[in-house]
Amino acid sequence: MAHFEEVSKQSDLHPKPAGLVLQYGTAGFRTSANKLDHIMFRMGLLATLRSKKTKATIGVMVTASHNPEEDNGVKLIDPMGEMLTSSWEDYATQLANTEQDELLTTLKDIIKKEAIDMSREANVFVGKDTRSSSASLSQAVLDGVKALGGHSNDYGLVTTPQLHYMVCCQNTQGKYGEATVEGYYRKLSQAFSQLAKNASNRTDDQKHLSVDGANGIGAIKVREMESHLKKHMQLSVFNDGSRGKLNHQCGADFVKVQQELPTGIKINPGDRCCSFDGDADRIVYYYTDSQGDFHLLDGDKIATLISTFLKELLNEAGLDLKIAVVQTAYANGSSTHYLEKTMKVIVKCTKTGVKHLHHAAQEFDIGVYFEANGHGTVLFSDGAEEKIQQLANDANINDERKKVAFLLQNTINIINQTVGDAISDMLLIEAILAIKGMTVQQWDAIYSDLPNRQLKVKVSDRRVIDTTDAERRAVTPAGLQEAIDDLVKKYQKARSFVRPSGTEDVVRVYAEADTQESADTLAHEVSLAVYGLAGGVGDEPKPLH
Ligand SMILES: CC(=O)N[C@H]1[C@@H](OP(=O)(O)O)O[C@H](CO)[C@@H](O)[C@@H]1O
Ligand SMILES: [Mg+2]
Repeated sequence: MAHFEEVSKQSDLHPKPAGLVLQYGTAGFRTSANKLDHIMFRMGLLATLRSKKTKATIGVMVTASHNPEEDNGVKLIDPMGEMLTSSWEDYATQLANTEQDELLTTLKDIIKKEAIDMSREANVFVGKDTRSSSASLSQAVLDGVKALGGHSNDYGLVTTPQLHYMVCCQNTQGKYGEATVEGYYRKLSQAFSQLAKNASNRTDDQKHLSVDGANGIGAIKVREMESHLKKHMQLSVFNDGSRGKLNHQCGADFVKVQQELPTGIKINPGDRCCSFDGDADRIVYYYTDSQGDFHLLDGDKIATLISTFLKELLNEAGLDLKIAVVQTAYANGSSTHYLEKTMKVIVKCTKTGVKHLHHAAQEFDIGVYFEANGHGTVLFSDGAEEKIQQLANDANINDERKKVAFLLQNTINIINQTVGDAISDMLLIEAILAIKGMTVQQWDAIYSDLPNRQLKVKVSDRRVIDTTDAERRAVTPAGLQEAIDDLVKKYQKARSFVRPSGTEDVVRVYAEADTQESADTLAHEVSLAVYGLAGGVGDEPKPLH
């Protein structure tokens, strides 16, 4: 077929460096930008096949999220705006690693295995972040789509969640919204304005929020959105990309891991601030107190705020819907304790990686899922949305319940249910704080985090560590879990676990305990155990103090 000749011809313009092996991991492909041209072309091919197979529009986002500017990456988006199904991740890896002269064979294998009707139309939405390499890499994706005869729509600079949103809108024939960036702003800002009406007389100070845009796409997009929010919100955007480097000493990942303010932000004690990551699918909040101490409100605090709000609304509405919070092993022990014991909501723990949380959240009427690092959203089942809709349309209910139904409807509309979304999460959090008349300090005081520490250990092959129980226990290498158990016993309220990272060539160590010093010491001791038992390379881990 003519398309295969074209693929062959075009792929020579996007050659694979011989021997290079990459894997479609937790967040797609991610590595130095200069190794990715062939990957992008081939993901254009794969997205076209996936589109033919699903008879729907597929998304391809060029970004490396919170990684340094020099890196890049690519993630595929499935028809309902969710991440690429795991069975196709293997195809992505196969296509990425097949040598130049075998490309057509691999492609034809996939077509055969999936029984893809090549005469079908294909449609692919493409987006990119602000990295300097993203322009040529997204062109390579477009070249791949074109080579296989697919149609594409290049959305240019968008946040990752905006592209997920637009894919979902397109495939639901506009039921989820209009598949444009403007449509996204309109839907979210209308819902925000409606919710903000329920907040009593807020001062300009209360409406003010400082945003660290990580010098990335989120800064551009939040500025674009500002005019839609009119008088309801007052934003100061820092790290907007006009000077600093992407993710360098700023952004959600930096703030979460370092537990300190990003550079480039000017704030007063008590000011409410938030940081996005490099593709604006994560958000964390924070403030400093009058002593200058830094206070972080991470994904766990966000999940608690949102689930408290929703639970109260459900109670007031008299709706019997099952609400659950989904976390990972990185969730602070205090948050889990508070959610289970005080709020009495179901808490589920999954493996790291948003797709795991997303799937677990789909099993409830309302599933609130957040990774501690601030990536998360809320999912409403079709049944839950219908019940809320019915209540809102019920002519026989009193004004109070009607108002609550209306609040729930607008809460659904403000949320990007396809994926974690910094902008959408920010608007929801701002609306909740406004409606509840809550300051950031009051939100922070719902429960106190246990002091914690995250470290990385370099080993020669991180796959020697195998885990179980949602990554909370190590099965191999022999003796490691026993060593961790013995160390944990020495401290109060302590917990620690280790797992191989899915995005970096390191083993991650997490520890929490009653004091920062204990958490730091425990993390260091566990790092030494990993280094000793799992083939550590380079210098032995040094104590933090
Ligand atoms: C501890 C941590 O924050 N891990 C992150 C990180 O995964 P690792 O497998 O730990 O490298 O990147 C993932 C993708 O962005 C994100 O989902 C996850 O939460
Ligand atoms: Mg991200």
